[in-house]
Formats: sequence, structure tokens, C-alpha cells
Amino acid sequence: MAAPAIHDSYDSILILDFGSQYSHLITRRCREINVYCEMLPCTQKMADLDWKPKGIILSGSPFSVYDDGAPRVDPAVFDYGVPVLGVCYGLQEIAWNHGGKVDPCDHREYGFAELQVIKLGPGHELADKLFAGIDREMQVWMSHGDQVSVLPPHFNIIGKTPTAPFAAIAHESKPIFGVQFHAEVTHSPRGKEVIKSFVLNICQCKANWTMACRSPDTFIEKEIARIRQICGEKGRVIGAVSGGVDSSVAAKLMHEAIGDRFHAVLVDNGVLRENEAKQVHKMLSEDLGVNLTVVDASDRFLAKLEGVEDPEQKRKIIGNTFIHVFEEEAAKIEAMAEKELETNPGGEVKGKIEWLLQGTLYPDVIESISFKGPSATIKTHHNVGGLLKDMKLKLIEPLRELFKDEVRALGRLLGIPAHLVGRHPFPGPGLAIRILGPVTRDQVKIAQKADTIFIDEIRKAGLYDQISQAFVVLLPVKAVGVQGDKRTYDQVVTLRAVQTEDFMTADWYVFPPEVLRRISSRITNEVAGVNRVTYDISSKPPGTVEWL
Ligand SMILES: Nc1ncnc2c1ncn2[C@@H]1O[C@H](COP(=O)(O)OP(=O)(O)OP(=O)(O)O)[C@@H](O)[C@H]1O
Ligand SMILES: O=c1[nH]c(=O)c2[nH+]cn([C@@H]3O[C@H](COP(=O)(O)O)[C@@H](O)[C@H]3O)c2[nH]1
Ligand SMILES: NC(=O)CC[C@H](N)C(=O)O
Ligand SMILES: [Mg+2]
Repeated sequence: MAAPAIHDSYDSILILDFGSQYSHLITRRCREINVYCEMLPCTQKMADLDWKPKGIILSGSPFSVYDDGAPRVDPAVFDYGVPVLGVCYGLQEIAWNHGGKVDPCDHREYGFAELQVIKLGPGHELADKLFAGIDREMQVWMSHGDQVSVLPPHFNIIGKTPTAPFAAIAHESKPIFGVQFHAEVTHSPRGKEVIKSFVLNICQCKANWTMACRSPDTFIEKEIARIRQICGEKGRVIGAVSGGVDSSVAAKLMHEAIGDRFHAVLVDNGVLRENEAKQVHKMLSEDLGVNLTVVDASDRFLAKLEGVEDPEQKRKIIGNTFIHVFEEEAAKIEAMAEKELETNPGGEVKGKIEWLLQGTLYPDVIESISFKGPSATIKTHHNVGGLLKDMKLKLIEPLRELFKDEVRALGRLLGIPAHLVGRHPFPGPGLAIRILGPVTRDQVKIAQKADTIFIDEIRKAGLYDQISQAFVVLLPVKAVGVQGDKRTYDQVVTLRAVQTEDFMTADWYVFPPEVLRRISSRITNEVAGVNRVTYDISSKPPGTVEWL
């Protein structure tokens, strides 16, 4: 019997993603009010859905509904019998599907607008529910170049702005709503209330999804039970464990679920931080009680990366090689068990290793499922898009539905020490995506040394926990300098430090100048081959956190 999925155990909302960069925020807003939700590509056919959402939200999109090849919603959504809310493109798609008209508008709206809420009064209780508690005006945030120009039949206007006469609409009798503004962004201050009205009052979801307490009814216990069911009595799991927050939390869950049948493996891919493998080994055994095998595959990874400059190629090589290494390790562990049985025929018969544990999070998944969306082709996360096509191990990813801050909360509940839970993320492809140009042992050493100094000084200044992620990027650029009265012609590094809630958007961190001065001076003095230090002041978007 298959274990029940989360969407079978809790009232859940389905978000259909049309590729907006804010789609994931709708997910967050629902989960913040303790309602579980899942995002699927807008191409999802309702007939193929094997669970029953209590409501559906259609996201925004970079497309226009009248474009050739614009993403289309399955019209069955409107006959599915649950409430539907369209946001921006979602509203336009609702209008388009119900006989309305959508055209490019004369006044594109990017940024703040004042929405005038229109209450329809007696006989229109359902339509008035969306803006319950919001009386007249509210500030909203818009990002659109099209708008509804002809209202579809049987729809009423429930909100307008000076330039958008159909900024919020509702069907006269069915629970179908559309808002032109982005209710999901924090720049729409009362947007949360609108989503809450939809999810709780209109869809009637019970707000009981949480990981915040360790009772039998909550995430940890359910997940442990689910893992036990998947693995059966004897099944064994090999774990891709990096010492990062995600895989440490996943490893701890797995260890609680199946104990010694879980084998944690850290792969030294030659592009880890300085002394990373040693430190992680110590941390996992001492802090988590998880036995970790470190596999030194650095020669193999570096040989494959030789001469490779293209970022996507680097990512794919690393993702693929990881899987080869895990499959080989799994075979070794199985062979060891067979040998033990030969020497001790009465001993325990151990199960096969069928599963690979990964600490994949929801944002990793979102980037790879987004419908032709802006995020779809930005970069291939090694643990999602970089996997081998014909891998033998099946994936087990307990955190696949969670965001980073939720994983940290889970880590704290599992008793994982603060210094581990609070670690800055470090990407699986490691320094290979922080060394621009070809990766060589020498370049790795330079990047490692500079990175160690940067993090060390951040810690000394007491800033580590204020910064979400900090690292050094080694540029393929040489510049002239003067050191000890001699001319140098050496490499340039750039420092990257960002603050972010969920790593989907980020802002650069404003350092006190004296800290930057110390970092710059130490790097140029202590790292041979570097004579200049620059600071990256790009936010995401338009940049990304990593440079490759
Ligand atoms: N060097 C490594 N050895 C083994 N597995 C790894 C390694 N690097 C990454 N992984 C696997 O890839 C997954 C994704 O990496 P990612 O960096 O996103 O997560 P993490 O390392 O667990 O946490 P963090 O985001 O805090 O660094 C990890 O959870 C882990 O399963
Ligand atoms: O494990 C990982 N494998 C990857 O392939 C990968 N690419 C980016 N990242 C991390 O994701 C966050 C967002 O990074 P970007 O803004 O560069 O996409 C940042 O925290 C990045 O460090 C990765 N992590
Ligand atoms: N943010 C959106 O969903 C925009 C929808 C559509 N592309 C427009 O410009 O109106
Ligand atoms: Mg990591």
C-alpha cells in the first residue's frame, strides 16, 4: 500500500504556474496561513490529477493570453467544482475563457496602484467574500501590460484602479475570481488578507498544516512513518549528504526513521571549501550521531571538468558524476554485506540499496517544473536537472515540498545544533560555479583560500547570521597591481554577500566599510595570485546569487 501523500492528508490548494516569477510566493502565502499547497505546471490536465484540491489559483505569466502559443489552462478547471482565483495573467485567462476580451493597455502598470474595492451588496455575498474586511481602498502592486477590455458575461466588477476598470472581477454565481494585481507580493500590503479570504472562507480549507510542533499529527512523525513504509522492513538507503542544512536535516529524519539501514555519503568532488570534508565528518558524527563515509572522488571530478568553461556543462558533469559515485558506493555497501554473510552464514540478511536520499528543496523543484517560465532555463540544479537519465537508484526526497526556512525550523525541532542549522548554503557544484573559466587545482586553491578569509572575517565581525549567503567568486580577469614595489599582473576576485528570505529574490548586503577593508587587505596579502578585490552590488533579479 502506498503511503498517503501530504495533499491526501490535509486540505490543499493547487497552484497552476504559468511561469510568473512570483508563482512561488503564492505557495508561501498559503503555507503561511497553515494551508498546504502544491504548484504544478499550467499544462496539468484535471483528469490526470490523482488528488483533490479544495481550490485552484492561476498564477501570472510573462505571456499575453492573445499570443500564439500562450499557455492555456485546462478549461476543466472551471467545471471541477472548487473555487478558482486568477492572479494577473490568471485573471486574464479567466476572462479569455469566459468570452471576455483582453488587449494591450494604453497605460502599462508596473508598481503601486490604488485599488478601489467595489462591494456588490445583498444577493452577491459570494462575490463580496474575496475582499471581506477591506472596505474601500487598498494599495496594490501591479505588473502588467495587458488588461481585460470587455468583461465576460456573468461576471461583475469588484475592484478598479484609475487605469484598470476591471482590476478585480467575480462570477455572479460561481466561486470564480480574478485580480489584476499581485496579491502574493509583500508590496501589496493587504494581499495576504485577500489570499486568506479565498483559501479559508471561499475554499473552506482547514488551516492545520504545520511543522511547528512535534505531535503525531504533524510533519515529522508523518514523514518518518512515510519513509518507513517506503523502505519496508529491510530496505536500505544511501544518502547524499553534504553537511549543508538540507541534507543534514534529511539525514537526521532518515536516521530516526530507519537507523543503521541508512548510509550517509559525502562526496569530495574536488570543489568543496577548505577542509570541508573533515569538518562535515566531525559535525555529522558528533552533532547528529550519523555515520558518514567520505568518498574522495576529487581526481575524477577535476579530470571531467578539465577545460570546461560553460556553466551548464559544469553543472551537468557534476550532477551526473555524483550519481555514478553514489551507485558505485551502493554496490560496494551491498557487496560488503554479502561478504559478511559468507564469513558468518547465520548473520543478518541485509536488504538491497534501492534508494538515494537527497536534500532537495521546493525551490530546486520549482525552477525545473516552471512552464517555459523565466526561471526554467536559468540554471540546472545539479540535484534535479543534473541527474542521470537512466539512474538505477530511486530518489527519496523528504524535503521536496519545503522552503529553506521551513527546513531550518524542522532542523531545530529535530534537535540539530544552531551552528549547523544556520550554515550558509553551499551549492553541490561547489567552487566549480564560483571559478569563472576552467577549473584547475590551482584555481580551486585560490578560491578556497580567499573564501576562508572572507567567511572568517564575517564571523569575527559578528555578521554571519545577518547574511544569508556569502562567498568569493574568482574572475577570469587579470589586472595590473603593485606589491612590494614590484609590478604584479594577477587575478581579480569579487565578494558576494546577500540577504534573502527564500533565495528566489535577494539583495546585496551593506557591509561596514572597515570590514570590507580588512577582508580586501587580508585577501591581497595572504592569497598569492590575487591583487584586486571587488564587491558585487547586484540584487536578484537581475543577477542570481551565484555567478554561474
Ligand atoms: N558533496 C556532496 N556530497 C554528497 N551529496 C551532496 C554533495 N553536495 C550536494 N549534495 C546533495 O545535493 C543536495 C542539494 O545540495 P544543496 O547544496 O542544495 O543542499 P545542502 O548541501 O544539503 O544544503 P545547503 O543548501 O545548506 O548547502 C544535497 O541536499 C545533497 O543531497
Ligand atoms: O545545491 C545546489 N545545486 C546547484 O546546482 C545550485 N545552484 C544554485 N544553488 C544555490 O541556490 C541558491 C540560489 O542561487 P541562484 O540565485 O544562483 O540560482 C543559492 O543558495 C545557490 O548557492 C545551488 N545549490
Ligand atoms: N504579471 C503578469 O501576469 C502579466 C500578464 C501579461 N503578460 C501582462 O502583461 O498583462
Ligand atoms: Mg549544499
